[in-house]
Amino acid sequence: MAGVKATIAPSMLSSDFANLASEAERMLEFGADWLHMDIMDGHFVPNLTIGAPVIQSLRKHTNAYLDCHLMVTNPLDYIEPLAKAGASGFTFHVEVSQENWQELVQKIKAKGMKPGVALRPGTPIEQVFPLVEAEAPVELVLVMTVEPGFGGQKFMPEMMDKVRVLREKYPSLDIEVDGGLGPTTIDVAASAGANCIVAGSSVFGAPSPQDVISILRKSVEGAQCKS
Ligand SMILES: O=C(CO)[C@H](O)[C@H](O)COP(=O)(O)O
Ligand SMILES: [Fe+2]
Repeated sequence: MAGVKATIAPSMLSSDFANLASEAERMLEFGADWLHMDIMDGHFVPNLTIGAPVIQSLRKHTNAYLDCHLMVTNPLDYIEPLAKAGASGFTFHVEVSQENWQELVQKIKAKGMKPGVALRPGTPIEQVFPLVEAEAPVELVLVMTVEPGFGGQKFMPEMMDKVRVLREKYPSLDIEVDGGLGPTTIDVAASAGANCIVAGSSVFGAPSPQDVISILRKSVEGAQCKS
């Protein structure tokens, strides 16, 4: 697995949204690489969170990589506003992009953002293969390890089969895991081959978030040394 960087991305869904800028600053001081921003439309998932205006507000306070996870039915509508707002990564769901993923990837790249694709726990991993193997490919695959919509859910270890398959096929791909990651679940994800780790409640709910970030990073780096 040499060549893929361990990337720790606290999910700001678990932060105090009323103090988003200071929460972001705190996470970066604690060693976070990216800030994971969960954008939900109340339609693709039964929850409503933030959109481009909040990304734009946060961008005024930080240069950090903003890793946007689009849990929305119409991701195309979000490309222009999010690019203008200062998003860094744009990860859409494969379940809503069967017809237009090529257009999505091309537009995301044209706007200078990193294109990624996410999949729900019930979606077979084979559905993302064409997107990774395309002439203009996605550069990250986000494997959901809970049902999208809410933080604080239980990690689904059976999703690690998807991560193993991806890592075997694509040694240099960024493979992100999202949902229920923390000190007790990281080792299984890291040894399966995940290198981008999203963690919300385990980081924000810890007495020492920096210790959790450091445990996550060490696990990923340790797994890479063994592979
Ligand atoms: O995409 C998400 C939910 O749909 C979140 O990123 C995810 O759940 C992170 O929160 P936690 O680490 O608490 O599970
Ligand atoms: Fe997410």
